[in-house]
Amino acid sequence: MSQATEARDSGQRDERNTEFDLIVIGGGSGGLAGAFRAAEHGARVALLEPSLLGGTCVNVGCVPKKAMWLAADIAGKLRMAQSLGFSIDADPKRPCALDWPTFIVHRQRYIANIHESYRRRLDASGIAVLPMRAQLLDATTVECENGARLSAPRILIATGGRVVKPQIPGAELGTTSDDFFQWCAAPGRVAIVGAGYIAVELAGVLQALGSQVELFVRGQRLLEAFDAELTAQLAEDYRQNGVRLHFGHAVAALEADGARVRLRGADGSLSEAFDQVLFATGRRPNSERIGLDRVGVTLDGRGHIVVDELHATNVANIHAVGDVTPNAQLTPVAIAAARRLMDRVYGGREGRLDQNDIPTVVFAHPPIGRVGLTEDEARARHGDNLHIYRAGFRPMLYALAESPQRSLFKLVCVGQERRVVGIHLLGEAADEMLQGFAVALKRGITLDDLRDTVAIHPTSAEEVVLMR
Ligand SMILES: Cc1cc2nc3c(=O)[nH]c(=O)nc-3n(C[C@H](O)[C@H](O)[C@H](O)COP(=O)(O)OP(=O)(O)OC[C@H]3O[C@@H](n4cnc5c(N)ncnc54)[C@H](O)[C@@H]3O)c2cc1C
Ligand SMILES: NC(=O)c1ccc[n+]([C@@H]2O[C@H](COP(=O)([O-])OP(=O)(O)OC[C@H]3O[C@@H](n4cnc5c(N)ncnc54)[C@H](O)[C@@H]3O)[C@@H](O)[C@H]2O)c1
Repeated sequence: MSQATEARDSGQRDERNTEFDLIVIGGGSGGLAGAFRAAEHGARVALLEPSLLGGTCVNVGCVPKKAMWLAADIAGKLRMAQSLGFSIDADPKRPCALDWPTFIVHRQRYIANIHESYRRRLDASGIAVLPMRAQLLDATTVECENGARLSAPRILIATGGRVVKPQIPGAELGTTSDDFFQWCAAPGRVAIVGAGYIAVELAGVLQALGSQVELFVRGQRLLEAFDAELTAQLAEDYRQNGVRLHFGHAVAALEADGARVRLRGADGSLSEAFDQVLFATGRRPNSERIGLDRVGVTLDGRGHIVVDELHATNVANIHAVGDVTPNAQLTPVAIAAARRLMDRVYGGREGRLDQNDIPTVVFAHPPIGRVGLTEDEARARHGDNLHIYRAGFRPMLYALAESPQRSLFKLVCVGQERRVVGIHLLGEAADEMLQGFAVALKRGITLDDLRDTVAIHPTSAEEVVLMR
């Protein structure tokens, strides 16, 4: 019986041992997934995490964000319910207002349960958890913050990334998504800088929960990585929901105005005053101060650890997964990469993560999702040999409530056989719909396969199989 099996069977963590089969640096989505999978295969694992288990996703990312999105969704549905004749007991001056502190207690209790469940699983797996930062001394030795040294023939780096503010004068007056998760009330007026996932998600949430939101976008559109037709419709939805959009607006500085903040544009313009300015301008990999230079691990120009398709770095037996690499910054990508890596290394299984056709959803209001190629990407790859199908419609609940919000679905098909190479969904329930269609796209379906599938009526999803 291996020591890992013994430790696992006795249900004890084995922190006194300093020799392991695998050292995992970082206890977020990728690190935890890698540690658990390696332990399942019988490896002796040490995991170093100086902060909260679960990393970005659980603590300042997907999970608290989705909780806030659900709150915003409920607020929107309550408003619709009122317009449909439901009477809702609420302060008539602030109908459907959310008491944030109450909601946050629920949100944080949910997160505490996740921590607890990780803790139990780590104990049961016999994984040694060290609550501290680590850095590499050489390719097989890690030094912990307290000076202790651990060694293992294999190391997984999963240190993720962190939010950064633009380097402009007054940037310290602005906040980030990390700060957003500390807020206990919706600010009156909020300016959000950026047009990516976080900007669009938090703009939708805050507007629905009572803030007046203005989005300052450097370029000319939202969500550059998503289909342009759908993002134009999403911009229209945001305008209808009351969000003010400023395209082509580069922010050059922030300036204090009493307790409020104004944005100075690159063209010299000065905005109105906001209670909060939130930067959602991207994240940077945590690749500094972990000894990578000492060991000779190669980084790319943006500081990401360069890995091959098997998640190996240029240094033998040092691997990296998740946001610290240049791969898509998504939790399921970090998890899938870590699991496949450990299955290969300790389970003797072949397999690598296919980075193509990764489905992704932005939890906007309404949500928008993509899998496969956008129309522009497909045109660049396949020329004019494309067939585009669209369905624009008002979902039943919105039509009943006479809400203007519409859905727009789009299929991108290639060649005579009309192979489906892109599925793009914007609208109510798009987030829950996309996963199943992503399986179909990955299996190489054609338009006829969709049309041969009997619809489920009345749903929004049926529009995907009824497209003409
Ligand atoms: C606001 C927001 C919303 C998001 N929403 C979604 C979503 O809805 N869906 C989705 O798929 N993705 C979402 N993401 C992205 C997702 O959170 C990340 O892709 C994912 O968390 C990456 O996992 P990771 O393991 O690479 O890094 P992380 O989860 O960031 O974990 C890295 C861990 O390493 C630790 N660490 C750093 N340095 C050291 C060191 N020297 N020693 C030891 N430990 C160290 C950190 O403390 C951290 O816990 C969101 C991100 C943000 C910011
Ligand atoms: N639903 C999800 O799956 C989800 C949600 C949130 C975040 N994430 C992940 O986290 C990553 C980080 O999210 P993000 O929104 O911070 O990054 P992002 O890369 O999606 O968007 C960054 C935005 O900031 C803009 N920008 C950059 N520098 C700027 C500047 N100086 N001034 C003005 N605008 C500037 C960019 O043009 C872009 O619109 C995402 O790429 C995504 O992979 C995923």
